[in-house]
Amino acid sequence: MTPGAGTGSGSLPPALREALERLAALPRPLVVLDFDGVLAPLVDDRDAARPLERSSAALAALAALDGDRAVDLALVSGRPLEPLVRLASPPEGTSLVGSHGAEVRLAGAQESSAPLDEAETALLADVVDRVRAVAGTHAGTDVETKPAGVVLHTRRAALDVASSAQRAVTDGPGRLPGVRAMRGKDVVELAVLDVDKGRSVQALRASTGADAVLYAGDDVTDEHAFAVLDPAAGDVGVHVGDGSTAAAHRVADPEAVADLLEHLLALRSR
Ligand SMILES: O=P(O)(O)OC[C@H]1O[C@H](O[C@H]2O[C@H](CO)[C@@H](O)[C@H](O)[C@H]2O)[C@H](O)[C@@H](O)[C@@H]1O
Repeated sequence: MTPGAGTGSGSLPPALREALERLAALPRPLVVLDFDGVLAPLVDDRDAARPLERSSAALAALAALDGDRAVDLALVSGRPLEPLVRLASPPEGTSLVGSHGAEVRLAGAQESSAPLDEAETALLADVVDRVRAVAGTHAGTDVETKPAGVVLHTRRAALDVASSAQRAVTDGPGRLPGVRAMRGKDVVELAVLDVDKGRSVQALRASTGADAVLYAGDDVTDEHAFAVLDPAAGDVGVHVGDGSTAAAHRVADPEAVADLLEHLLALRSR
């Protein structure tokens, strides 16, 4: 297969194609997508992550559907909103949730971010210092700061160094009262707010009045979102890649996500 060409809807498992047909037939479906590992292939340099062109084109076409064909779109990411918008370039009208739910910009509404109180601000500063200290003694690791959290990245570190660094963060600042530790793909994130993608999906469902939700995600943090889906009511959870999941469906990689979006577009356009 030509790289980037995809395999069309034939790459999608039959049960997923059937679930998409049911979703596309509903009056108001909501499509919620994770960014890294779903729209954008995972890369070493986090600032170089970009959505696949086919996925961006399909999203733009889905966003342009109107009247009784319209679809609500949302991105829900661990990324802060600013880099999410800069890297993903989502179509106008897409609802955006960043920092796992700490930052929210619903379509047609003002941005709302949960402000940190004084204690949370001090705690975050302390946690950032401690994570930076760990990174300073573990070659190949680096630190990403967020409005309500900090991430230790270990993708570029040797395996033993990566696991030692992750342990130092999880067992050190990760255990401070008020800190929430989340593991992801070659990352450990410490957040000072209690947010998760499941609550974000519920808020999006309520704000859009969706009949059913499609959610695609690849990481451990996406399991909170899969947990709030109800396949019996038409929701469709799609786990991207390997690993255990509560999602009812699975596809291999971001190329297959592009196939999925193109297939949904075709179903919704007929
Ligand atoms: O919720 P997501 O949109 O999937 O964001 C999750 C994290 O994505 C980023 O890290 C991941 O992608 C990087 C670029 O491909 C990769 O280098 C890293 O190993 C991955 O974990 C982002 O940097 C994090 O802040 C997000 O939480």
